[in-house]
Amino acid sequence: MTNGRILLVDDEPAFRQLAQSWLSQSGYQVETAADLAAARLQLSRFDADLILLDLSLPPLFDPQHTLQALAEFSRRPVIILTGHAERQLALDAIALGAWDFIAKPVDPDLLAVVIKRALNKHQLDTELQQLKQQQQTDTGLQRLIGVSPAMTAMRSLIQRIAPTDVRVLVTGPSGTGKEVVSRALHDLSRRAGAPFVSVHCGAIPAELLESELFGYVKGAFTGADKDRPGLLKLADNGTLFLDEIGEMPLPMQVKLLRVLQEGTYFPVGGREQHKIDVRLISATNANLPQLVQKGLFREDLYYRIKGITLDTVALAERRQDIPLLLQFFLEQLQRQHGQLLKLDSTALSWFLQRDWPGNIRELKNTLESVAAVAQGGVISMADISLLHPEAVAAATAVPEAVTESLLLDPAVQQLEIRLITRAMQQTGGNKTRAASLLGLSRQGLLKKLQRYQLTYAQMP
Ligand SMILES: Nc1ncnc2c1ncn2[C@@H]1O[C@H](COP(=O)(O)OP(=O)(O)OP(=O)(O)O)[C@@H](O)[C@H]1O
Repeated sequence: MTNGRILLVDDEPAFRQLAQSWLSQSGYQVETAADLAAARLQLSRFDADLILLDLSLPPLFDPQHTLQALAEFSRRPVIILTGHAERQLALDAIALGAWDFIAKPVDPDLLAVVIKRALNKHQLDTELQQLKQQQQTDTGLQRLIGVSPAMTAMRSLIQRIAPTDVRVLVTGPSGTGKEVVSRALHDLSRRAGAPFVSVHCGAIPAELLESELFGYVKGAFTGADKDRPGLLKLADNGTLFLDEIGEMPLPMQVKLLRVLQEGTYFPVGGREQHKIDVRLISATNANLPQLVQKGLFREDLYYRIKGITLDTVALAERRQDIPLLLQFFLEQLQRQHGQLLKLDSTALSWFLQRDWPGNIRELKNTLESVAAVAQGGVISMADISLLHPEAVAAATAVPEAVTESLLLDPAVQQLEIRLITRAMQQTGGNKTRAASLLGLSRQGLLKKLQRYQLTYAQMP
């Protein structure tokens, strides 16, 4: 096994030979090149982890010329080899992205230390990058658990709508995942790098909502001792999520309407008009048309925010998602508690048979509370009945084989969705390459994309 691949670019044959021999003895795989053209050729077939680069190279022997080429190489660490007279140049090289420089004549021990540090740091950077990427993909669709037809259709709609700037209204009973859906829309949009700002319209007192949203200027009211930007400003270029929009007071609805029509607003007490570029996603568990009829919600605002409506469905209407959700939340709890956690078969059957009027939020909270009282990593009916005394009579055990098969099928489907999503994202939507990453035939991948109604635009 090699400690890493190094490309040495230097015009002196004797130095190339010597350095190659030192580095090979330290376990590196080394290729050499005498000038920039040869270096480019080497890199097309030898994927170096690090480059050692002399600045004075034929045919021009012009260090500035070599410096200009640095950007091409700096995806990997570049260590500059210099004569003493070139110190300033070496510093310029660092400013241009080189990792370090070493003066000639080169001390083999120093060279070894510098190379090792550079490679370690480079590896950490790469791993960090991968983790960030992974986290990004994990924040979108993959947090949306469920393989019921309702969830499959929702996932497919989210993928289609997310890249557009269309306004979305998410409706559905409390705790059914309206915020999770809204976040997925944001994560998959071109605004994903900008903030997702969530405002609970019912939780902020009416008289504060305007200054919270629009901000205020110094002197706008007692206590306003300096300018303060509002949540709208924080959401600029990103997504503004107005949760429970049905609870927004009527005077505020008028002001929001103006923002949506004109893309501008005035901070409280301010005369300067501010421009804003946000995508609006609203959510409600109220029946907005009914509120419009009762005069509690402005009809013009309703049509402005409506755009496309997505309905989240009560958990009782998609019971096949319960095992998966349980598994997902158990894994989260396991990570928090640092110990394995499982439901015994009677406890699992109790969870599967309940109606969950509070939907996913209730399921999650219940699981969390019984996990907190359970001992030894197994949640049993005894734990559940401590918190839900009515539970014992209702519980019936399901044979282990049945509970396992109940869990297995949806879990496999969810895993497939996850892996396919990741492969499609990694390959920029190229189905042939994604299929090969997944070890599937192209046809096999197409079938699965269709089955889960997953759509991905091919990137240019
Ligand atoms: N499909 C899902 N996959 C995983 N977790 C979910 C899903 N849907 C909801 N949850 C979880 O359930 C809880 C409630 O979800 P969320 O807050 O999105 O519901 P909501 O419909 O917006 O509720 P409310 O109307 O009360 O604001 C959250 O902890 C959320 O992470």
